[in-house]
Amino acid sequence: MLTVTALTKRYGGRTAVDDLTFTVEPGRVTGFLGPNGAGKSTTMRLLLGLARPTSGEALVNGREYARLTAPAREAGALLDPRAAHPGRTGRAHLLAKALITGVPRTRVDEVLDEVGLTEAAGRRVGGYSLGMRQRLGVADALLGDPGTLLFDEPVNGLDLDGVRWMRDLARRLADEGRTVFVSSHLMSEMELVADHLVVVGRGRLIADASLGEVIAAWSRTHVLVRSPEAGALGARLERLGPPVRVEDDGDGGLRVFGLTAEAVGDHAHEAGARVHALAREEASLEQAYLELTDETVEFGAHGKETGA
Ligand SMILES: Nc1ncnc2c1ncn2[C@@H]1O[C@H](COP(=O)(O)OP(=O)(O)OP(=O)(O)O)[C@@H](O)[C@H]1O
Repeated sequence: MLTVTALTKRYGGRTAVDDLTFTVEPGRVTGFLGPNGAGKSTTMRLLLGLARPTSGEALVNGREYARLTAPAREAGALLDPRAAHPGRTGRAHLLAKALITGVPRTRVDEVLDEVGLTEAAGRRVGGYSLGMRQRLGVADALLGDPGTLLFDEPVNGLDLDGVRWMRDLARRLADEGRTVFVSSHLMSEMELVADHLVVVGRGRLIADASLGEVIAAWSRTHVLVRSPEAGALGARLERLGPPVRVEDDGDGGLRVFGLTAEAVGDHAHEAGARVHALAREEASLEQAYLELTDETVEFGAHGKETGA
């Protein structure tokens, strides 16, 4: 279990994490979603005692990571796939970690097998592909058989098989009753793996809810209707109130949220509005997420353009 309370981290004048509060519960996969630079890695580093909070708390099982008596048995993490020394073999890396953390050597072969690296274990990490390094990072995280796992962007650079493997692993670990906290900047990825979502932008909390709740709240699926009497129709639909919502599409059409196409057609009929087009338009959750986090994106392709 992870508990983050009023957590803030500043680097000079830059606020990487801004008054974050949430908990990560056992028995489910919690996705930590936010655009690049939103503060996900920093939050994970604070939870693991790799950085100190400016204020607030980041606790593992109710205690600071550094104060845990057997930290490797309580929390394991995959933060940076390049963390293992390139000159060491995969097995040597894990044996050294086992020695330092007091984990029995027999665990090394178990976790190598679990991540599918048994055959490559005798090769130097420098010759590993990114996918193999990710697997080694996962083996490292699992070494102490911890109840809590933190994976920072675990599918970055993985091929399709690797992505699927990582999803299945996260699911299995959660089904075993562990706390699984997985970060990603991709809503599409989180949709496939997470039960619960903690969404951040510019270090601040945007949402902390089940995947279903986030989908319901963010859904941009709507009915598009075109009518020469759009004004009268729009006014009638707006009077219905929430959850019905009406937007002008800027092109003479109305986007109607919260009604079926049939219902919009019936309202048009009753309003005496001629209908020239009526269609249900599906919009992806990824699109909603990008729009929602648009103002909070620090870098990247989705920032608002300036100038002509
Ligand atoms: N050690 C540091 N010194 C200075 N600034 C930092 C440091 N670590 C992170 N930051 C800044 O804090 C902000 C949040 O970064 P962080 O890496 O936590 O975001 P993120 O959501 O994990 O994004 P990414 O996926 O790109 O790593 C960024 O503006 C980053 O530049």
